[in-house]
Amino acid sequence: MPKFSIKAASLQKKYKVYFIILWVALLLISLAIPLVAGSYYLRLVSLIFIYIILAIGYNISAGFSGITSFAFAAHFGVGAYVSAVAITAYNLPFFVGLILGAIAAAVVGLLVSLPASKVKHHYLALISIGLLEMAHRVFNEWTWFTGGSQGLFVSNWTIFGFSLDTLQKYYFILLLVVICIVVQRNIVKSRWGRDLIAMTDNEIAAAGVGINFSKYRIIGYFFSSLLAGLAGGVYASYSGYLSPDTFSFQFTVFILLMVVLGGQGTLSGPIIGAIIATLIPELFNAAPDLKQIVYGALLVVIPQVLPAGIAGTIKKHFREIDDNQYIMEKRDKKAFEIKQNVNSVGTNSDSDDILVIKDLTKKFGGHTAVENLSMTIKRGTVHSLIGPNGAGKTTTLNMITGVDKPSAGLVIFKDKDITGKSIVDLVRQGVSRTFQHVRLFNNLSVVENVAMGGRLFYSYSLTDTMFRTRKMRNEERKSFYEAMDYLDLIDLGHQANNEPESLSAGQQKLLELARALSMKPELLVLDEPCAGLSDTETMEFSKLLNKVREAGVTVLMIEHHMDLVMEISDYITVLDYGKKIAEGDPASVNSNPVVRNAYLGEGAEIYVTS
Ligand SMILES: Nc1ncnc2c1ncn2[C@@H]1O[C@H](COP(=O)(O)OP(=O)(O)OP(=O)(O)O)[C@@H](O)[C@H]1O
Repeated sequence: MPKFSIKAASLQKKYKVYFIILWVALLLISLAIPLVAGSYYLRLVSLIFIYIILAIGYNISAGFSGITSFAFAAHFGVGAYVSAVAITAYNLPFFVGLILGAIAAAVVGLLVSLPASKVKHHYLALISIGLLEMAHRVFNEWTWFTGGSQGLFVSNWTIFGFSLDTLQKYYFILLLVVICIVVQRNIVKSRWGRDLIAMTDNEIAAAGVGINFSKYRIIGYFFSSLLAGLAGGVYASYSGYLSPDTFSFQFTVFILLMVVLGGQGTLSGPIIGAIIATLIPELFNAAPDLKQIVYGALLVVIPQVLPAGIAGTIKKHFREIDDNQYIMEKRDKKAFEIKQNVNSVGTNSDSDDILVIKDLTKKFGGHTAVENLSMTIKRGTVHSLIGPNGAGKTTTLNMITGVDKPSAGLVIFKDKDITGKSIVDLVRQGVSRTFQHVRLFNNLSVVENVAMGGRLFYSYSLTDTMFRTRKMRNEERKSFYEAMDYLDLIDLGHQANNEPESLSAGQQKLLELARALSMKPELLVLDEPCAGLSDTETMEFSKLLNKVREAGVTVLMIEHHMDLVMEISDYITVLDYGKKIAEGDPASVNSNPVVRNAYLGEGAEIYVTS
């Protein structure tokens, strides 16, 4: 293993120990607070704990799922009222009230996320503002349920017949917070967490590794509103009184501030944010009206001076500890062959023709980008698609891989009609691709980017994730070892822990290729894989492509490096103005006058053999 990795691994271990000490110290301090704090401060810290649960909920939505919602005060309020009414009016046990409150908030969350999964981001924000306004009205006007503007008194907090005092309530809430922090951590450090980060980073690339991001958004928002409802339920019983004014837009500003200030998309951000934002009003006891002005001002200033929030900024300096725990461990370095890693399970067709397209057409408004294109790709070959700029090559690949829907025509893959199927469907059937403009997940490390390709082969469940079962840890370890093998293949093993943005343009292209390969495709679709590669990297790429072909993977490729195309292709199709103008083996295409004319004008050669 290169020295860099060893150094990174030892740093990871060192930082990890520091962070474990820090977490244990925080827990001990939290346990000891009641010994020194009076009842006022005990209540204040309990409130901070409740807000930490709420902020974790909002962080899963805004930080990890990329959903900016202004409705969290409403989810918190729904959880609070439903739980309070269940306990007070229906005499249900405290735990039942808590669960009902959380579920009610999550169901309201579905009302926001279901339409939002179909519309663009800013519409979701609008929908959430509408919901907040509605909820506020309901809390105020639905008097028989909420007590209206008079508020609602909540019965004393009892568990199994025992009425809890302030101290017992404190420890109960602390226990809930610890559970929420551990669950958040376990989810984020798993395939689910990486999926959420990936889809927030780049939706098309996320779909390209098989993530159904609409579904994920709905599930992510469901969980976050569930946590907000849980926090609301605890708040109701803790405070003993609910007023509709608590769940206003101002409270939403407070929730936003907690997460933005702490650092959205980080694990400790909600904790830091909840502590600071709850303590701010303590500074303004003499002039409470100033509190809202300070919150607003902080929301304006923080994104500009500290865009990653406090935890995000600290995290940048300790990046090594944050991920890739499995590559810290010693790996058995064995010879790695793409061949052994090709997925033949999905191969249910004996046909030599892996992909057939018939009369494929794509119109953008009045412009026909591809017209009546038919071609056949033979299994196990490298098939290149060439043509001048704007000829319709990328559009063709987009239709084949489910990024664009064809206006007419058929796409048959392994004897099955896949016309118009989504990219997520095709990935599962054995098609993977790279993009003309590289699409990486910049908030994941280099090795995690490759591991994203292997996500198709995970089988551990959400329950495995929450409890970090042996099954989960084994699958994660296997996946990261394999991702490292792919990185070694493209000579980027020593960069495993780095951010993709720190790589050169050529290395980023290779990384995207490694990710596509780790999906073990039967058909690998490459859009200008050598754009940005140096001459040496292009030569390495050509060797790699030969290994891919030897492994039995079929390659469909757009490429402008004609020497590479002529050297490596088994077959070439040439497009011009959206139509096929020639096809054949490299020699016949190279000598075809129509092709030469299309490329460089009458009499020119597109490739001169040396
Ligand atoms: N989403 C779109 N909306 C409108 N027109 C589009 C769209 N995508 C592509 N086109 C047009 O379709 C034509 C074919 O574009 P395409 O990107 O497929 O060409 P290409 O052969 O891949 O070109 P290049 O080699 O420059 O990438 C171009 O005229 C382009 O402007």
